[in-house]
Amino acid sequence: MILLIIFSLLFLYFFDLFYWKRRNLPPGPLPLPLVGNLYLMTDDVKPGYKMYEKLKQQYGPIFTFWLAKLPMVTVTDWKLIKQHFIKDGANYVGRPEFPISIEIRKGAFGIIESHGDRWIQQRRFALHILRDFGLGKNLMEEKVLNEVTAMIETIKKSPGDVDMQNVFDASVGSVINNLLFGYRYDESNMAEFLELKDRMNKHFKMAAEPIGGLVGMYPWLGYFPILKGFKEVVMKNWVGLMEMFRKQAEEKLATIDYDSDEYSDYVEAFLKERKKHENEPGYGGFEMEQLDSVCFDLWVAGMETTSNTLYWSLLYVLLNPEVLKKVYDELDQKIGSDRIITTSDRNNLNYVNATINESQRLANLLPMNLSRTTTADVEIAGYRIPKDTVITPQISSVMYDPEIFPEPYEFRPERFLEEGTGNLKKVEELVPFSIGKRQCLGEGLAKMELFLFFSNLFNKFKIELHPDNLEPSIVKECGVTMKAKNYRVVMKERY
Ligand code: HEM
Repeated sequence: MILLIIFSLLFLYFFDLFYWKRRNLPPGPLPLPLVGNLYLMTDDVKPGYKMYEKLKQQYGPIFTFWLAKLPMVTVTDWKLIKQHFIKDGANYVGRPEFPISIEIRKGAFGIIESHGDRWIQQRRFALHILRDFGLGKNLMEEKVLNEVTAMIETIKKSPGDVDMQNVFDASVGSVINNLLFGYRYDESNMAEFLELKDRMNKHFKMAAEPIGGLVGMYPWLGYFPILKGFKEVVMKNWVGLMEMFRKQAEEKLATIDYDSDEYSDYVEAFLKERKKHENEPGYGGFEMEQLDSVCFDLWVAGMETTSNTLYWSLLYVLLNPEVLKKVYDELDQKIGSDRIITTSDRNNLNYVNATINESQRLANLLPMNLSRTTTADVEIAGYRIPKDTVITPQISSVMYDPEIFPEPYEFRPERFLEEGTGNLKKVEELVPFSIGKRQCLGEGLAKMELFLFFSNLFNKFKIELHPDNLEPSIVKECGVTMKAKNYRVVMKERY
């Protein structure tokens, strides 16, 4: 009798594992109990591009990857992504809730991980504020150019041996901090910046590990001895970041002038909006918890992504002397002096723009894009996918697709130039900011920063690799976004 019960239970267990829970999903590798497909993320396929390439070859352009107990439908083919996530975008705007995020954020707060009405309200508000900074007052460009000038001065102090990762980090960090809290980083508060950066780096590194995925899905694993330490580090860094942001917001709250509608930074704008909703339940969506999470989202998403892209772009150009020469030739012809380059020069510098585009493509910063959930029943490539299924448009597979970008691992800015005219070509498959309604909210700011930092850096300085590292590595260091390994450069003023 006991044997019969055991066999029946085993039968039911394997029936569920092999068939029942996968029956309506696109095919994919066998999910193991507890870990799902995380066992596939071995060192040889990290940071993830190769794993998706293998799975695409094995199962086709749409397959299911199990993040622990969570099935994630993964779409790797550009035509499918365009047809569904862009043309039918309203059905792909949800986000999955990860238990650890909910625990730390105290709910589905913020923008990156919020969904439904909160996401609509908060994304709209953020875009409105960022647009206001960018358009009316042109505050955005002014703030970025201040940092460009500061970057140039920093380099001039010790041009013989520069680690540009640190310089870019502090510059880009200052831009986002200034937009959020109204102040930049200099010698007087560099310790604060370094603490934020250190917490963010540790957080990103751990979040990208398979074990991070596991603890993210099952926070209770943190009660077990080995994983306890891991969860504590994740909590310490993430919560620590949010606490630092809350402190800033509370300082602002103490001095805010509600009599004026003017605001000069994001937090001030948020707090003034909060005041307008003070008699509504939960401040009409403008709770302090929401502010903590938005600060976290904008600071973290706005900092590392842009800074790492700049560091990659410098590396790729230095490793390709013919590109370096063309960048300098264009700057000499079109600018021809050491004046500061502004966004009004953008349409004149086709080669520079093409080089930035190619850097974004090759850096391919997010091997695993953020996941969405379907907000209605949909059908993709013959698969009927129910509402609330987790689904990911895998942009990294598109940008390394050899059918679209032949020899995808080669650095060729010419891909983005029209033959003959040399004009900048619009290539719709260049999607580093993703696509559809949840496309990156900071795209405008990021593009402005990439252009202004890159063009002014090369215009001001003749840049070479430091003699101690003439062959720097292009191997990517894994995190949520890909980092280049450290290399140093030598700068000489060109004028
Ligand atoms: C080179 C720089 C950047 C890259 C490559 C990048 C890339 C991305 C990607 C791939 C997504 C995921 C979109 C999706 O769900 O499919 C995203 C989302 C997001 N990014 Fe960026 N990003 C960059 C800079 C920025 C900046 C500067 C900010 C802030 C000012 C920012 C804020 C956000 C936010 C808030 C989201 C979530 C949007 C939503 O869920 O509605 N990003 N970004």
